[in-house]
Amino acid sequence: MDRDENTEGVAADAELAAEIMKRNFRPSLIRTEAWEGYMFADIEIKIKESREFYGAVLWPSAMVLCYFLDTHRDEFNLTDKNIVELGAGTGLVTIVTSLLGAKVTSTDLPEILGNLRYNVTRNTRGRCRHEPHVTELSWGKDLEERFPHATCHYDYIIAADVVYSHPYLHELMETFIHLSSENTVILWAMRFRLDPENRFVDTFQKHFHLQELYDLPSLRIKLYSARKCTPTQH
Ligand SMILES: C[S@@+](CC[C@H](N)C(=O)[O-])C[C@H]1O[C@@H](n2cnc3c(N)ncnc32)[C@H](O)[C@@H]1O
Repeated sequence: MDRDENTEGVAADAELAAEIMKRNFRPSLIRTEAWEGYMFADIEIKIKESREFYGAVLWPSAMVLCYFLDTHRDEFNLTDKNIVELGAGTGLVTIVTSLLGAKVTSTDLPEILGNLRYNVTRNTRGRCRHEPHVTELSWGKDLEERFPHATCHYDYIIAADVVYSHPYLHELMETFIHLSSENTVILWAMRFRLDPENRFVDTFQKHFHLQELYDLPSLRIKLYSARKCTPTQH
């Protein structure tokens, strides 16, 4: 790559990152109300965060994933598609995918579900083709009992910022593998912080074909799509 191309690439990254982060964020003007507004799927989505838990805070990867889905509606038509979200946090991605017509199962740890359910209900009630379902999914735990292969078929698994230095990376991988079938597409926005993220991507590629949809170095975020490798492709 020559210097001009590199300069163009850096400028394009900065422009897209700024558009995703600024265009869609509307700080609440009434400070007594504990929510922030985000513009996706043609409406303002009101998100309440809770400082008590990591997962009840909105992370930039969620905005990147929402922006991508909102601006690629033809290529990724979500109408009536079955989606499961892992580590849904505040629920922004669940809300946007539900507003775009999908049947969404929104999951996280038990302590996150109260705030998640509040945001999801507040923003989707009466506005969606399919009411989203919020439920516990602790990675690696009771997967076949709670999400049996025979009945749970997902068109998409979506996840934003679920890979970082936590002790459940093996269980997270197991969960991706358990929930995906041959036709499932994983859409996964990932913020790179330390080495464990890189190692997770390497291991992930042993099980899934990975395609990079966005690379935003200024945010240290990549957006991937992935499909399970069939046995002969290993
Ligand atoms: C960095 S936050 C990202 C939240 C949200 N996806 C976003 O981008 O705003 C990581 C999420 O993973 C969830 N999480 C962490 N460990 C988990 C586990 N063992 N099982 C299920 N969810 C987990 C957290 O509760 C949190 O919602």
